[in-house]
Amino acid sequence: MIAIENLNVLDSTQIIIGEAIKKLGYSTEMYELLKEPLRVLHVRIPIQMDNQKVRIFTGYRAQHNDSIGPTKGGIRFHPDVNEDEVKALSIWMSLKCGIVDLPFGGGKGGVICDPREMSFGELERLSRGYVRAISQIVGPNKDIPAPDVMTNSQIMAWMMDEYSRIREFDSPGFITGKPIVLGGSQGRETATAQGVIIMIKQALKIRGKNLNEASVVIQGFGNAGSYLAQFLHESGAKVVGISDVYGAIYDEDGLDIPSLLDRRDSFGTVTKLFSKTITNQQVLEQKCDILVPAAIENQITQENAAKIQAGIIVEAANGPTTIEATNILTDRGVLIVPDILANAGGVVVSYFEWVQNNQGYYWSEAEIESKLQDRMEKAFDNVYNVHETRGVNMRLAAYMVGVRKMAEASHLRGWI
Ligand SMILES: NC(=O)C1=CN([C@@H]2O[C@H](COP(=O)(O)OP(=O)(O)OC[C@H]3O[C@@H](n4cnc5c(N)ncnc54)[C@H](O)[C@@H]3O)[C@@H](O)[C@H]2O)C=CC1
Ligand SMILES: O=C(O)CCC(=O)C(=O)O
Repeated sequence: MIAIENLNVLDSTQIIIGEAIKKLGYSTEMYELLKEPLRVLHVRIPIQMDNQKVRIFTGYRAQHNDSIGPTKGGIRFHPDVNEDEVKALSIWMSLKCGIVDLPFGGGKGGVICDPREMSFGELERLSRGYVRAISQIVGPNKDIPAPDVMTNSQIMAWMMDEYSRIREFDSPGFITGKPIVLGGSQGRETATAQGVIIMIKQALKIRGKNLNEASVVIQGFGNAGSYLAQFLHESGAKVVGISDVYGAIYDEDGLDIPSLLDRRDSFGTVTKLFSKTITNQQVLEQKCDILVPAAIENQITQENAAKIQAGIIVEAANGPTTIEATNILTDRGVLIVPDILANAGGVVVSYFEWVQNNQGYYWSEAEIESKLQDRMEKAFDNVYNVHETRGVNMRLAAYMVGVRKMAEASHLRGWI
């Protein structure tokens, strides 16, 4: 009988970090340092709802390791947010920043809530309340938040305004993913998807295939998934399946992406408009060349890994594939571009946004795109090279590349 899989993402992250640290020859003390964030703040945020009742929301901000520089990472508004998830997400941010060589450690935040059931006013009060609650541990040189699941540039704008009021000076560098007029960067809105498409092209090159011959299934149609669908469609690839939290649609002849993009709502939902849908699990198992999970964690598990038909998986989402599934897929010869490499385009352009805020001088979209492409291609080559030369799977290779600089910096600071 197959053992039931442990779906706790902090546990699985710690297992892989442990393996990476061992392979690189670091001590067990280094593992003890890096297996958990240095700091986790648990906050309770009282918010007056539109019905005049007060509701207390729970939130977190985790800061994994600041040996290289300030911590950096998004804020998630989602009903399933929990402390272990936020901790794991902060560790992934550290690894991601290591892979694309940014002067940051990892941070991540989350609030347990469902923005789909909240008014604009309630969301604004919650966003401001969260910033007040975490204001002592964040800042442009301490910990710099950004968008993640169900947060967006409007929420970043409210948060930046609240932080600037608390500090009594304009602080655009406190947060990234802002609207352009408030110091946002060209290309941040689309950066995660841009990075993913660069990774898809690298993976196809290894497999000797062209993008315009490829069929793609994307799970999730929000910021990452929908822009990716648009870019793939514009590049001549065939997007055959997409999904949102309510279900999925699939057509092996290709979906009408422009029409789906027109009809999606601000939470990345569109499938409710269709009478014939399949489930989110079914869409993963449909025929395609490339599968892009772009929604949430634990979507590809030991239950469905053997049924995946794609030959390449590029993880736009954080943590979509379990350790067991990674092993099954790797044994089957599926090329996995792991999350901490594949979706790093978002934090790369966030870094560019922070640099532009600090210098007060802004770059063009073409400059951002070319800088992003350079970093992502280099990162892919580094990870692929470790995968080949050390004979480890792509996920472990990415962890090894991601953890190295942070371990070195922690050592040189005299922490270990
Ligand atoms: N937005 C960004 O810049 C970055 C996002 N990511 C990751 O990409 C993934 C998606 O993030 P965004 O596109 O920003 O979020 P989003 O909130 O814009 O979109 C999320 C999408 O996933 C779907 N979804 C939500 N819960 C689901 C569930 N239980 N089952 C199936 N589908 C579900 C939603 O309907 C929506 O289509 C997340 O894992 C996030 O951490 C990673 C790097 C950067
Ligand atoms: O843009 C950023 O700083 C971080 C984005 C993020 O949360 C992620 O990469 O998971």
